[in-house]
Amino acid sequence: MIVKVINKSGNALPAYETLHAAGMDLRAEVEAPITLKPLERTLVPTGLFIELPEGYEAQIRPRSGLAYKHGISIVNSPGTIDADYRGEIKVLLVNLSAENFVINTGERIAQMIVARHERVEWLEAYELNETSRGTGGYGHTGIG
Ligand SMILES: O=c1ccn([C@H]2C[C@H](O)[C@@H](COP(=O)(O)OP(=O)(O)OP(=O)(O)O)O2)c(=O)[nH]1
Ligand SMILES: [Mg+2]
Repeated sequence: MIVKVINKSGNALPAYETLHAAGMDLRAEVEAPITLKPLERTLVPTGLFIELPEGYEAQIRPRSGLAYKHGISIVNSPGTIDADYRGEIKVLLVNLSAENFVINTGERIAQMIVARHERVEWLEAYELNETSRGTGGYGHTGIG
């Protein structure tokens, strides 16, 4: 699919790093390096503005390498970019490690997955159909 994008960053457009990658890596667009202390969070600009078609969303997800090696994750993971959003895409990083983490401009800090989604109309009811699960949840099937 083709998606309109305005790139105000000094970086190349996000790209799929491998042939069948689901996500495109997003790069930080910051004037000066940001130091993220342990348990600190910060909103990292990307310099990107997009126009998704109706019925699509973009999800902003962590990169597993940064998560594993440096404890870097996303507070609101997966972040949601709505099709009608015209602002700058930003990434809400958090440092879950015990050490400072430095974010430099141009670094790949997260990945973006574009996905279709349904739009629901409610059918208000008094009862729902029966299932074997019923109201069971939160581990009611046990472990192992
Ligand atoms: O990681 C994110 C999450 C959101 N957004 C932008 C796009 C999204 O369409 C908008 C609103 O996001 P969301 O609905 O998650 O936030 P909210 O707290 O519900 O704000 P709003 O009341 O503006 O919807 O902010 C980002 O740039 N990055
Ligand atoms: Mg919202």
